[in-house]
Amino acid sequence: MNDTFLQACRGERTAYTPVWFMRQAGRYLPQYQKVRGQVSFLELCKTPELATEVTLQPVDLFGFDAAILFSDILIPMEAMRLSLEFHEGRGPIFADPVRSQKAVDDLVVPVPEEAVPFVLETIRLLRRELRVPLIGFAGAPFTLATYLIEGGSSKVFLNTKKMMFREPRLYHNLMAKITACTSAYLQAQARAGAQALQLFDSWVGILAPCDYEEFALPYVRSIITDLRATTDVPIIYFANNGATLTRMTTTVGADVLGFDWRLPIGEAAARSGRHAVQGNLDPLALFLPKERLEERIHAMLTDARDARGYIFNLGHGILPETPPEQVRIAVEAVHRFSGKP
Ligand SMILES: Cc1c2[nH]c(c1CCC(=O)O)Cc1[nH]c(c(CCC(=O)O)c1C)Cc1[nH]c(c(CCC(=O)O)c1C)Cc1[nH]c(c(C)c1CCC(=O)O)C2
Repeated sequence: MNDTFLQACRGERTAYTPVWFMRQAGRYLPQYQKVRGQVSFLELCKTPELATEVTLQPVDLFGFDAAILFSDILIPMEAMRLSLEFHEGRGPIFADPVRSQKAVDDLVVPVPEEAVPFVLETIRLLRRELRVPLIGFAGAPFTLATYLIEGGSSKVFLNTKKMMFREPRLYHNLMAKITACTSAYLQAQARAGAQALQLFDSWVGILAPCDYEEFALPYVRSIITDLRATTDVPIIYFANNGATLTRMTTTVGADVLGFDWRLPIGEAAARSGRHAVQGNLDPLALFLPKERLEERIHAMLTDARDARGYIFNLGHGILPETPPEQVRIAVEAVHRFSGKP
């Protein structure tokens, strides 16, 4: 068992720098496309044998130091009795956006073992196969709320901010329900065998710091507090585009803070104090010529040398257009430059 990744999460010294990539399983891999050609994305998420297969693909191909469960942050939202569809090229769609108290009242806080048994079964199958740690995950409440309120992806988040500012009680009622669901969901993943848990807060970067503090942060903290009472697996909090929020993200109670590429990793580490840090290569930097990509990775490893613990990652999910060969070059460079035997 290679647990370098878990050591880094805990801020322990590691023999070399562990690396995994957000969205490491996915469309940039022909092997994924082949499986995905047979089933829809949601069917793939709900079939443990297939979800296991695509989770393992990037680990086997590139030697990543951690695996991340193949699923989606919106799976537990569908389990709250919302209709969810994924449309080619348009991403996720909730046909009935949640914008009224009636709609919030209709949301069910599911029991994970009953509502999403396939996720827990995938975790159990993966633990039998893997020689590196398995990361479970969930969306953080604000990010999930944007999908429910907007009915899908968004650019300006008009409906979300309108609800926050004009109907704060409705907004907070919705957030409380999403938080209860997410808390139970992550605890169930840990019970099933997930060895670390990442909260993806993909859209908090659109919030003013004062609004983050009032409308997002308390719910993240509450989930982490619940987790601390029931499990000791390391917790990673990724606040995408969150450089302006670090004064607050350092208080949510996570072990590891994930960073996008807008802040140099050394500065991120300095701001993160006792936390380990994870990140933060621009996913598009994977398009650099080999030599320049290697230089960039070398510079990041040097910049992060004073971090309490460092996990190399991208600053956001890998793009479907990425050549797999470039991923191989990057992982190999992280390992070689950081002294993997
Ligand atoms: C916001 C968000 C979502 N999903 C997720 C986030 C948070 C991280 C982030 O900010 O990127 C998280 C996620 N989604 C997926 C994973 C799997 C694990 C991994 O390899 O990282 C994880 C951790 C698979 C996926 N989730 C999705 C795919 C593509 C589905 C396909 O095969 O067509 C995959 C592999 C679909 C998805 N899911 C979501 C969107 C907006 C889309 C469509 C956009 C797109 O098509 O790339 C919501």
